[in-house]
Amino acid sequence: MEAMIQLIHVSKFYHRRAALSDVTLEIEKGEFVLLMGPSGAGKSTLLRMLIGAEQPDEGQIFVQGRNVTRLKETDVPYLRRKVGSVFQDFRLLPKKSVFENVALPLIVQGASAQDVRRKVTEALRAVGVDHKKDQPPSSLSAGEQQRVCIARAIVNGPIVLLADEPTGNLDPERTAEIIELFKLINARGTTVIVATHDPDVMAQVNRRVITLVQGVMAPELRMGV
Ligand SMILES: Nc1ncnc2c1ncn2[C@@H]1O[C@H](COP(=O)(O)OP(=O)(O)OP(=O)(O)O)[C@@H](O)[C@H]1O
Repeated sequence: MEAMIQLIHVSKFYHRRAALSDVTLEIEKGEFVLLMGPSGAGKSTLLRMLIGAEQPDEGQIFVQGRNVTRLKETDVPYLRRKVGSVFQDFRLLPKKSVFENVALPLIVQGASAQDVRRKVTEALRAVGVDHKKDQPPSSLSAGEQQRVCIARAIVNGPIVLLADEPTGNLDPERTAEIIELFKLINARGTTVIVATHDPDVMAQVNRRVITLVQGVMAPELRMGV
């Protein structure tokens, strides 16, 4: 099996307090992993390291075999193309249309207008909101806005998709739909890591669970795949 993500003895301190303490883990290509644990356990810190938004104080991080532990600022865009991310609070630009929001990562990279049109249309179709492409995000429901965020995260064809409490603002029905969407994206080959406190998400995903408690990894629970 090929390791997609490797953390080797990773620690991160804020004001001398460990947010992550000596975490060693490996996630294989194509896995769907849940990152669980109470508030403050270090889940977001771990995910932020995987997109180069934070750097560990100790240890090493590899994504698809490449050492990303201390990336230069100029190398961060490379990592962001490989690792898409979705957050609880959407982070959509209110003055841009749905289409423009999803197009942004491609435009930043200098993609051609034709490529932008094709890839954005494909991503919006994959998440089922292409019929809302000309509307502002505020006119969409919370579940639809999260779909737009997922489209933005997959528009570059990432090898890994990270989601930090992606269903925190959604009701149980919408939560189930978003989890189904992650499963579909995973079935197409993308490695998916979802941080959540929600036991309903755990029941629905029924895959490998990595639990953090106060920055320390608990012994792993493997559920039926
Ligand atoms: N930028 C920061 N500055 C100082 N302390 C921080 C910072 N980011 C995180 N922490 C601390 O690190 C610890 C882990 O936080 P983190 O956000 O990773 O936890 P979490 O498991 O994602 O929690 P939640 O589920 O509430 O989002 C917490 O004690 C938090 O207060």
